[in-house]
Amino acid sequence: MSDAIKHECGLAFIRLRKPFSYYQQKYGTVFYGLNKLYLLMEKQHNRGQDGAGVATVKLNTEPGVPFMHRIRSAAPQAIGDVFSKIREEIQEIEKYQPEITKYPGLLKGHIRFLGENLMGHLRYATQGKNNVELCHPFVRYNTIPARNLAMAGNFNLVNADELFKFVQVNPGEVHKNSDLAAMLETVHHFLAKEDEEHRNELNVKNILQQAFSLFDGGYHACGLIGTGDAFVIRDPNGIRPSYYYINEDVIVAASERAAIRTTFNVGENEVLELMPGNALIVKNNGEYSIEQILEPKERKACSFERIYFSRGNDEKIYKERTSLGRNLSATVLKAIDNDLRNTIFSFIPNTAEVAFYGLLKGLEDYLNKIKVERILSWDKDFDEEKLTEMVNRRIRIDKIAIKDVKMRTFITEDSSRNEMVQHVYDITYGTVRPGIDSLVVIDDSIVRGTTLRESIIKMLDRLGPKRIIVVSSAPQIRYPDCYGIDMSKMGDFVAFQAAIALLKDHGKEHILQEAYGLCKELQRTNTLHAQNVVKNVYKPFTPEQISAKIAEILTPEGINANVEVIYQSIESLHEACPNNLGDWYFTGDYPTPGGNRVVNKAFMNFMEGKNERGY
Ligand SMILES: NC(=O)CC[C@H](N)C(=O)O
Repeated sequence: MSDAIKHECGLAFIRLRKPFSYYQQKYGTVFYGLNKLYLLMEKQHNRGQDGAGVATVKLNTEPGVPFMHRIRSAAPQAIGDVFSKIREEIQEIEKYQPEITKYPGLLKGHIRFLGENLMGHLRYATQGKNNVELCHPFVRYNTIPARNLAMAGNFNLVNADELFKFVQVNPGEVHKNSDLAAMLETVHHFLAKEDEEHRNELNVKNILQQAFSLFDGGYHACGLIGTGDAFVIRDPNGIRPSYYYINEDVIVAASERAAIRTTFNVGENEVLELMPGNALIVKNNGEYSIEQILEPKERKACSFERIYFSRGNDEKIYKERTSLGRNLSATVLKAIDNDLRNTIFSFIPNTAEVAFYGLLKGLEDYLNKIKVERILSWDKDFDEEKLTEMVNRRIRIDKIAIKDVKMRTFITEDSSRNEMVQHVYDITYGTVRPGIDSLVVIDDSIVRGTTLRESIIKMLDRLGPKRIIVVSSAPQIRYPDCYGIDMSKMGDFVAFQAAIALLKDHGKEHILQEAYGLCKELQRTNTLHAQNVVKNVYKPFTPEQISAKIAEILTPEGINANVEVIYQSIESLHEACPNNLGDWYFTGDYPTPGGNRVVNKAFMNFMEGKNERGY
């Protein structure tokens, strides 16, 4: 990934089903749950770089004893920071009472985070700032246990304002731009109502049905209630990923299957997917059920999870990323006129690496086919040398681009900035034959293209290739996301910039004004959700025309190589990732009504010169 595309949030939930003494005996530690939570979070470290947080709830505490605790950090190593604070607390107690670890019951009374229900979160903001106040979990404390609620999630809601109005809560300055605050308040609203009506008999399903039917967005959320009940829930389109695993000791949920597999050392099929619209509800007595909360809608699981966000060590994701690369091989071969002798293949570190292996496999298949054809065509007319030469033909691969550490802090004056920015990447010298070789580099997606233009392409050009072909394993990103990825400004998309440039070239700029006028009209009649007006901006052009313009935009001044860009087609994306057909950022087809509103709003912001998110 060359662009700093914003990462997703990650969620982790663990419910200990046995008393602490059990874990002490079986696993040799009373901190089994906290250790596993730490691992489950670290194994999802690829998600959420803004901060981390943990909340725990203790079961069966005496009245008056605090049972819900929360800790958060926005430090650079946030997970480590959170857990080192928890560890310090434990060490402090051990210092004065070295024997205490032998008495799990006592420990539970002394250590705040030693709860049976544990929730962890990694945040990358899609709303509000990225400060610690907005890190998850959020908590609502109350003297009545049933009205204590902690929540966290990987999600984005586009109707937070309406939710605040609905529950009649004034969120205040810190929370007014927080969809988590809106989510928490709404769930709390129905929780309090339920507590009023059915004290001691909380019906969690009922609460979730009332609250979540009001949410417009994509979500994978988790809640811990003061009674010891807990839930994990997924949106009806299955936009955000959600997995769970249950054995006799624990109930676990997380954003990624591989994280659960590694943390608990279990097989692929032991970890299950929480289906769209469903919730995993765990009662305070340890019983659990999977409940359908909302009617599932058309499955639109986010394809970006497969292309980029989730870790590639998941067995299915690895295969899918390989297919994404392989699917591109035919187009790439065509672009280089099958001239494998004079082409070097490489990838942008680090996430495009798996797609690169797939591309390579596709190229090898082609090369092997050619070898067989040639050898057969010789009939018997060959000697060892001729055959050896043929068999030894290979795809030329090299590690060309190297990612350097961030060096922004050092850069001060504007004049040297550009010079310095290009050094975000480095290159391997002596790989390319100047003026002879073409260079093909695969990246997983291109959002703004700034890093490609400012750094990578400039650097690659120093090697003297004839052509630089950038291959994107994702299709053109044309529209904002509003379900958990922080990418919601039209002007940020190089594909959108290309469409505008093409409109200018073709004297069709009036289309922009017309689209803006239409948005204004829809806004006036309160129907911004009815259609995606931005599709009109792309409509006059083929994807190839847009790609060619993007290549032009990505070409920095003063370089010698000819730059081209090849994108995955939407059809081959779907073929490679058949279970994740959510593709609104590529197609503009949003699965929820709020989507069209967001894209139209983002477009109006662009036209009005406002640099703000579209939701
Ligand atoms: N990436 C996410 O899931 C973000 C969660 C939530 N919308 C926030 O900004 O805190």
